[in-house]
Amino acid sequence: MQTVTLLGATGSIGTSALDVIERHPDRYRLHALTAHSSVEKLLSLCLTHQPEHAVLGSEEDAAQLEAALKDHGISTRVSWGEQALCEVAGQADVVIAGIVGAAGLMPTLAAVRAGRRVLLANKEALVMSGALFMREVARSGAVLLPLDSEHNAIFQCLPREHRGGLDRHGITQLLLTASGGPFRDHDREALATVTPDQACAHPNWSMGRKISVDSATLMNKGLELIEACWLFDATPDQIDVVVHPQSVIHSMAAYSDGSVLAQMGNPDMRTPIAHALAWPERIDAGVRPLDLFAVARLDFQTPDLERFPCLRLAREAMMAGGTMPAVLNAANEIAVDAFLAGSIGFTDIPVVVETVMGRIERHNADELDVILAQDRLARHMAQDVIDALATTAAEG
Ligand SMILES: NC(=O)C1=CN([C@@H]2O[C@H](COP(=O)(O)OP(=O)(O)OC[C@H]3O[C@@H](n4cnc5c(N)ncnc54)[C@H](OP(=O)(O)O)[C@@H]3O)[C@@H](O)[C@H]2O)C=CC1
Ligand SMILES: CC(=O)[C@@H](O)[C@H](O)COP(=O)(O)O
Ligand SMILES: [Mn+2]
Repeated sequence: MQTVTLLGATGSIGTSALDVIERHPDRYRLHALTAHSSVEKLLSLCLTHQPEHAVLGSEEDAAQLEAALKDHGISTRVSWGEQALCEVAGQADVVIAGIVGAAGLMPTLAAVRAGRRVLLANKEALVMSGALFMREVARSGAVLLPLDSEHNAIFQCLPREHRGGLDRHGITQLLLTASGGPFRDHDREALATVTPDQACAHPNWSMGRKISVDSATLMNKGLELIEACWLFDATPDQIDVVVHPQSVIHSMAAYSDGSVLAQMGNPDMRTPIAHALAWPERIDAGVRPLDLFAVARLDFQTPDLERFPCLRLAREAMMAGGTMPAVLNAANEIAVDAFLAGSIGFTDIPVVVETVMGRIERHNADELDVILAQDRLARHMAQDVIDALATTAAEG
């Protein structure tokens, strides 16, 4: 029996993870469930799963949850804040990192530092702190398994021992598939007027709003390119992005003998979650088998970096190295929030990110304090750019 801390239990990853965990009560017991402010949702999950701990973002919300649990006679202990997240992340055998954005960095790192089996969905944590994060994995002996569908697919296509550079294992290229998002065929003019709800209507996956917008701008693929570099010891030029609208091939690895290995399946996050939970064993994920006759065809296209500059910006950030990926990520988080709030347009997102990247110097990213300081600076600068865009729009 393994204990599991589920960070971000109320989100899309959290929901899929609970679905898989519920299917295997003989293998997994929930140690902790966490959320930010979804008190009612977390209450309902605690009533069903009765974890030992529940964590929320604020003292008030934690007090509300504690009182409600007491009324129901449930003994789950409730705490709040980043320190509490780090504590529950350090305590379980398995930690599912399903918090969205930079807020996931410290708890995910806490799990890594405690040497846990860490199932990583929170790509922003790795993008921000890649070198430091991977150093901590090596030092602590944590078992880091990718949940992101593309990285989980690549992991499945690689030899079990794959560290030390792709060349050493006869791997010539990693092929990261991208759906192209809901606006794959939109021209520039149409992109300028799309709404947040349209951006969040992903053609193949049901996900949280932030990652859905990232998929629509192709920033998700940019973050994934950076994520793949760290996970698989790859350089940016060893990774190609292939637009594959059906999202049935989840990514591929090309070998020096001409073989290309692909992992395929229906687009359902329960597959990578079940894979990483049980690895190297296999367990039921509740996912229906892939019907190739229903899929009928597989298409492949080159990404258009003119209409979707975020992918170019992410590649540039990774090539620059140091704190630049953290700056890219922070500016993007602020820009996506502003787009979702209706303060800027969809095509302003890459403008904000590129402007901030152009204004901030690159630093070495060996220390957490430096990374966090650059993250804060990038967020302030991004807000300034957004305010300036709003002023220009109001004047014009
Ligand atoms: N959804 C998917 O299919 C995939 C997601 N990912 C990655 O997984 C991560 C989660 O994505 P997704 O599940 O879609 O996101 P959601 O928005 O659906 O869920 C986010 C979760 O994080 C919690 N959360 C939000 N802000 C904070 C904070 N400041 N502190 C602590 N917890 C917080 C939320 O709690 P609350 O409900 O209270 O706000 C919620 O539980 C992202 O990094 C994403 O890129 C990767 C591949 C696929
Ligand atoms: C499910 C998952 O891993 C997402 O990151 C998904 O890949 C998004 O799809 P695109 O970014 O390819 O549109
Ligand atoms: Mn993905």
